[in-house]
Amino acid sequence: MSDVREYDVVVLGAGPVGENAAARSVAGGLSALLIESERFGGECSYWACMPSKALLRSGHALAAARRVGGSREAVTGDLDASAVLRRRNSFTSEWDDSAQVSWAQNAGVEVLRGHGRLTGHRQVDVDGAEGHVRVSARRAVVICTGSVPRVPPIDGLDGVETWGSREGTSAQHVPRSLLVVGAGVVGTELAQAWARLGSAVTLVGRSERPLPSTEPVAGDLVAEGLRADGVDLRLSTDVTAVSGEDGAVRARLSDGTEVRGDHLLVATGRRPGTDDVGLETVGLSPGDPLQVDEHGQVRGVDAGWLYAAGDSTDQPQLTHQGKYAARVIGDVIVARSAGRNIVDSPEWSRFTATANEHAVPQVVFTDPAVCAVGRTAERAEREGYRTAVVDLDFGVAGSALQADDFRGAARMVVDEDREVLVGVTFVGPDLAELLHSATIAVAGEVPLRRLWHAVPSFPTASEIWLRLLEEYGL
Ligand SMILES: Cc1cc2nc3c(=O)[nH]c(=O)nc-3n(C[C@H](O)[C@H](O)[C@H](O)COP(=O)(O)OP(=O)(O)OC[C@H]3O[C@@H](n4cnc5c(N)ncnc54)[C@H](O)[C@@H]3O)c2cc1C
Ligand SMILES: NC(=O)c1ccc[n+]([C@@H]2O[C@H](COP(=O)([O-])OP(=O)(O)OC[C@H]3O[C@@H](n4cnc5c(N)ncnc54)[C@H](O)[C@@H]3O)[C@@H](O)[C@H]2O)c1
Repeated sequence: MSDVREYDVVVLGAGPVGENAAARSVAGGLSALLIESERFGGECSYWACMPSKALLRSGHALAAARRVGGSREAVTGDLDASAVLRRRNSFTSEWDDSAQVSWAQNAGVEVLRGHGRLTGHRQVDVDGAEGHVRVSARRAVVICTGSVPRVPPIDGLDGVETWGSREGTSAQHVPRSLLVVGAGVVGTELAQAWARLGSAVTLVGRSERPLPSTEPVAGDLVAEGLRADGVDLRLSTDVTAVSGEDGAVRARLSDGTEVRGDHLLVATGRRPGTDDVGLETVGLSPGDPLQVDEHGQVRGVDAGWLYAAGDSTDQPQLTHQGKYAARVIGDVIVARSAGRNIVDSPEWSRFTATANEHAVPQVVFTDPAVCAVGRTAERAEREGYRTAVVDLDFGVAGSALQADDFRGAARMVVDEDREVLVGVTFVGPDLAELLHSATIAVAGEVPLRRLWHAVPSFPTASEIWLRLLEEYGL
């Protein structure tokens, strides 16, 4: 058909993950089309990572100054909320994606605005700015359509206006009070951000402590940090019903109490954005996460042409891990186009996303920050590793200099059979940049006896490495 546009690679969704899949394919000499239905840059740039971190950063900087004698005395005021919101707005480029479009074009990627749907093997239809466009992929289609908030089945939720993470990251005023449901990553980060900006925040979590998928000490210290900021933390309880009341929202909890807020922020997880991308035309079920193999190929379709990465898949919902998987996919498509067989590529080859299994790092940007990579002790044990767990309070010369009364914790999980690390967690203020040392140790499977020779500089927070290894017995 003459009006079908042909490219080597067609990518659906121009979030951080889709951008990487397209750019990596082009860098390998292929042509690529990147299709986006909303904003180039995706959720991360406008309603997730960037604005949430911008909302948190000023409060953390102020808290850091207050933790150090000498600078503490110089801090006489509170956060300037409107300046924080203005700074946040600049980090989202005022929700204008033109710079992101230019970036893609400068990288040699063709762009198309519209909603894309698979219509069969290597075929995509796009409805958008240019009307109805039919596209065909010579080599591969890559689905990077991200995720959407999960709406919990709470009585009355349909009848009240709610905030999701979009409203929670882009609001242009500080709500007088905010009720947050869900004490996972979004819930804890945004509860603290808005509390530090002056809102009276109530956070409801069904688990015993916030951040239930992290090491228990992390949840305990974050709970302490949130309470110190005035957050009313309601744990081990569920919201059973909500109703509107004078422009605010009232919620009934399963422990029999009631809470209210001017706004209700629902932060109970995200599900893959695969409802309307034509999965049924290739024999897959709409709405399900795309199951991918280690090369990023979608399972359940003929091998070799359909790939997926990022939040739309069964892989970690993190920008950096999605981008990593997308780079692997780009390399796989390029190699296959050149006739290379990548199927037998071993773990840790450039054609396998092995880190998504063994070495996923994440910083939860609360104060204290939770910085973790790899497996928790509980997961390592569940998966059959013979483990040794080393726990320490975070007290070293470097951290004492960083903040008076520095409070934090460290845990390392050792695979005793190989004497390598399979998980590390650091909890404490301003520790985010320390995490990459642990990520290198876990991804590199560095033997502990060799790690011993990586001597931390004195006096830095990195000295915790020495203490952990000593405690292990080295
Ligand atoms: C509040 C919040 C804070 C977060 N903070 C962090 C953080 O600090 N660090 C971190 O690593 N992760 C963070 N995350 C997670 C991170 O945002 C996601 O993991 C990341 O955005 C996933 O990237 P993606 O490209 O897969 O999806 P997205 O960023 O969601 O992009 C998908 C894109 O696809 C488009 N699209 C969807 N369907 C179609 C279609 N049919 N046709 C064309 N286009 C389509 C969408 O419009 C969207 O632009 C946060 C998430 C939230 C909600
Ligand atoms: N800094 C970061 O890396 C960062 C920041 C924000 C989000 N993210 C990612 O985005 C994704 C989505 O984050 P999220 O916080 O929405 O999901 P999440 O899965 O981290 O947390 C959701 C929480 O809501 C709870 N929950 C579910 N239903 C509930 C209900 N009915 N009532 C009360 N609680 C309920 C769950 O127990 C869970 O603790 C995550 O994968 C997260 O890793 C990452």
